[in-house]
Amino acid sequence: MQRRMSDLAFQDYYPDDVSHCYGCGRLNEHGIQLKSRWDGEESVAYYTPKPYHTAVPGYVYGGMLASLIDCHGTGTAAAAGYRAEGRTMDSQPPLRYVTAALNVNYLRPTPLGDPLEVRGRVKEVKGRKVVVEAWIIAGGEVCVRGEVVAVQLPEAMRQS
Ligand SMILES: CCCCCCCC/C=C\CCCCCCCC(=O)SCCNC(=O)CCNC(=O)[C@H](O)C(C)(C)COP(=O)(O)OP(=O)(O)OC[C@H]1O[C@@H](n2cnc3c(N)ncnc32)[C@H](O)[C@@H]1OP(=O)(O)O
Repeated sequence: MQRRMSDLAFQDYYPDDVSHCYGCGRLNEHGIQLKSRWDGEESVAYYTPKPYHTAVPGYVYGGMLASLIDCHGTGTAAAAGYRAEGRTMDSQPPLRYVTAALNVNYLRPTPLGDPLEVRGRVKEVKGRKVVVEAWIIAGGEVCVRGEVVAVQLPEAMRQS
């Protein structure tokens, strides 16, 4: 069955040659393959860490949580960049964002085994920069809060 465009996640619009990111690349078979979408004014993604994403038994490794904040943040930044220009993510010219800064605060241990809800909200879109706040919810509690500064690659560094 053919998928409707509206079913696509932000990361599904990344072209093949930039779809190998460990966090969000749909072509990285060892990666998270995070899928972020708008949910009203917020964005949302879901991921259930594997048993080996362990910090101490029963709790999720902080680096994995940082990856979720990172890739949900950069995906949301890309979507926000297109939205600010009033166009769809498959339109030209492409906007390619990378992480310039990543801040992560671990508020309480994140239980391993529960599906995690990763949410984001755009704080600022200014020139080539987008600032996204993001947080992770497990079992109804916010366990992690973070912020991503995503910057659009200068033209000279773009691959596609
Ligand atoms: C790794 C290479 C990628 C190759 C190309 C791939 C295409 C990707 C496309 C789609 C695929 C999706 C992939 C998602 C990626 C997932 C997340 C990652 O793991 S990314 C890897 C980790 N990140 C890096 O390796 C960035 C390394 N850093 C840089 O390349 C540069 O520093 C860069 C492009 C981020 C900024 O360099 P400037 O020379 O363009 O920066 P200036 O023009 O000075 O700043 C522009 C604005 O950004 C702010 N800014 C820059 N750096 C900042 C920082 N560290 N903190 C806060 N703000 C910062 C500045 O203050 C300025 O803002 P004001 O206009 O003044 O408001």
